[in-house]
Amino acid sequence: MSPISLTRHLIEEQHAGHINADLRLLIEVVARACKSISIAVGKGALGGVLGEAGTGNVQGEAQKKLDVLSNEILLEANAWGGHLAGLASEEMDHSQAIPDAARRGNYLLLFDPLDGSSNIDVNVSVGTIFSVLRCPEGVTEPRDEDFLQPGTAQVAAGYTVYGPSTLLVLTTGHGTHVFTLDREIGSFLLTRRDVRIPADTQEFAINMSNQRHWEPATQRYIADLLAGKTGPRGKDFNMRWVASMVADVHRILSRGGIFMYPLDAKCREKGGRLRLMYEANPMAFVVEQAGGAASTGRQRLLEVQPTALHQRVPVFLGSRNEVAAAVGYHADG
Ligand SMILES: O=P(O)(O)OC[C@H]1O[C@](O)(COP(=O)(O)O)[C@@H](O)[C@@H]1O
Ligand SMILES: [Mg+2]
Ligand SMILES: [Mg+2]
Repeated sequence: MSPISLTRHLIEEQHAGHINADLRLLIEVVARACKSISIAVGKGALGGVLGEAGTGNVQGEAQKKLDVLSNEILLEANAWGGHLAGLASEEMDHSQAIPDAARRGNYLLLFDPLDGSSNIDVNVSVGTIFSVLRCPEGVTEPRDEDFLQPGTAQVAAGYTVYGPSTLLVLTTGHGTHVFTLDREIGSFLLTRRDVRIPADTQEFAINMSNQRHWEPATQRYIADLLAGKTGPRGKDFNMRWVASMVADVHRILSRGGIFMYPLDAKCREKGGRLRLMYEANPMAFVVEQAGGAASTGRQRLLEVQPTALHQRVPVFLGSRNEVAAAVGYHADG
């Protein structure tokens, strides 16, 4: 049997009543833009795309050339698609309404055009993260506040990984599915349907260099993991940290694990390290749809009511029993 393309999968989702034609076409546009980003990333030094852009984004972070280029590719592809009312990006201070009012659709798109920027220049996997919301009823020209919907309101979300192969991971609220880019024919093909994350794990992902800055609850939890077989958890744990959320989450989707970016003294004032609207929420949706869990340590991530477009949150996600264990340490402290 020939492999199922993303296009065919989306048509099946439409026939099943999971998505409408507009959302199907919107996802196709995002996937097409990601193919272009994948090509740009793949050229590396030969494409002249490595290194600093010499600019900064609203979060005060230095932008890489590929951050800027990926943002432009996604903007350009989506501005004229006809399915969106507006879009917002990690790399833009404010959201943008689609310029031509006649071409505005009913959805809002948020994205992290290139996640894991610090890894670009060392040839380690990076990716794109995206989240789709409905434009609130009656809003014709969406502004930042129209994007401030909790993660439970997402109608689709996903990410790509530009690694040894280019993958697209997608959910529309009916399971999480993985597509691999066939570079020769230029199509994403379904390679794993309905991924399930194992409920238990012996692998965790955290930036250990922040240890001294963590809250006491995080210190206790990680100390218990490190204590291994003879400690309170009664088993040995392995550790991995790619420092590209897309790659770390994809490993967890593939073989289980817990990914954490908790509050620490360095990011406490900002509310956390990772961004709620275009990093944490889409990943939480993907992970929940694969049977995993996602929390801030105190609350289900998808239920956080956003108050700002670039809001940050603490993140604990992955194998559901391990996330529950981590939350157990944080819930009352
Ligand atoms: O550099 P640190 O502290 O390890 O943080 C790594 C985290 O930062 C991020 O790179 C942030 O994403 P951006 O590259 O999109 O800013 C995540 O992908 C990753 O999990
Ligand atoms: Mg990111
Ligand atoms: Mg980014």
